[in-house]
Amino acid sequence: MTNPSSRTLRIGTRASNLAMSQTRTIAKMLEEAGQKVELVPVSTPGDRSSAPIAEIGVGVFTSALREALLANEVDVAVHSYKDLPTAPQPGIVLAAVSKREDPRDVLISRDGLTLGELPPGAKVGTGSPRRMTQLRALGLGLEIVPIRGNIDTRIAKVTSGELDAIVLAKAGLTRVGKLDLITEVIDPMQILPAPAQGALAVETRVDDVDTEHLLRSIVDHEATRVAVAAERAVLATLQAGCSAPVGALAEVVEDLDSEGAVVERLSLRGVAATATEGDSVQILRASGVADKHEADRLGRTVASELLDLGAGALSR
Ligand SMILES: NCc1[nH]cc(CCC(=O)O)c1CC(=O)O
Repeated sequence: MTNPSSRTLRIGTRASNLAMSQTRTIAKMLEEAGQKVELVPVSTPGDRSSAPIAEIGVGVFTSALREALLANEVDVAVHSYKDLPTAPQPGIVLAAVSKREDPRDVLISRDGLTLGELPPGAKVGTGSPRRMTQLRALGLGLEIVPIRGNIDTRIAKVTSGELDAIVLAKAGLTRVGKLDLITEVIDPMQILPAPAQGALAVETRVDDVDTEHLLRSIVDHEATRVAVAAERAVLATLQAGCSAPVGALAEVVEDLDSEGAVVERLSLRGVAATATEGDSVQILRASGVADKHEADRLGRTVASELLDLGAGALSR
């Protein structure tokens, strides 16, 4: 274990409930290991705009934190990993990936109904092309309503009766303490989560090797890092971003080797939609299993299969 440093680490954070909770999770891990930390608020264009993410572009929530890091205003940046663009950022290193929360999406609906119980025409809110396309492909006749805003804003649309239901990440609800509102945890067979959903990415400057080692030894969770690497390789190979209609979920599973001994392997499922508009949405699926050390290759293989099936030209 790397020794805590005598300097106080400055951790940049956005002000939303979700971001604060995520940052506090990491801050607490560091403090419990004897490291002094300080939270530094950073505001991002993503927080100030209510336009759809597809319009304001990927990286809206993460670029300001990265800029603060590069400007030496903070030493550590904590991001929802799924919001990070796949392209590496010069000058910045991914020091740690925290143990992921339950990666699945959930439904919050007005009368406690599950997806299958919602009547045709029920209004379901989500601004995510990944969720929109997979919901549409269930063929339930739901009316998908594009929405944005923080978790509380979205929940309010159900409580006010404006919408019948919304789909959110379970991890976000866990972090803001609202698990009791969930009416259904959605099976990944119906909606595959976003690559890296539920995991936090903790970044520092490339030249700050001490902080990098400290974060790796205190925060990093190997199994999550491996699973997320496979999922993110799908996204990177498809040249898609966090607002693309792409889902991926990797899990460590037990398998038997050629001698019949139990070995841990990585299983990966991927989904891509060919269109996000119009009535016909085509959903493409691929999956694979590989050695845990082959996470990146597994991701690329599953993505190639999706490309062979026709997943091209996805929005970035
Ligand atoms: N795109 C917004 C966002 N970024 C991270 C989370 C939740 C936490 C996570 O998935 O790690 C959410 C909210 C949601 O998708 O419901």
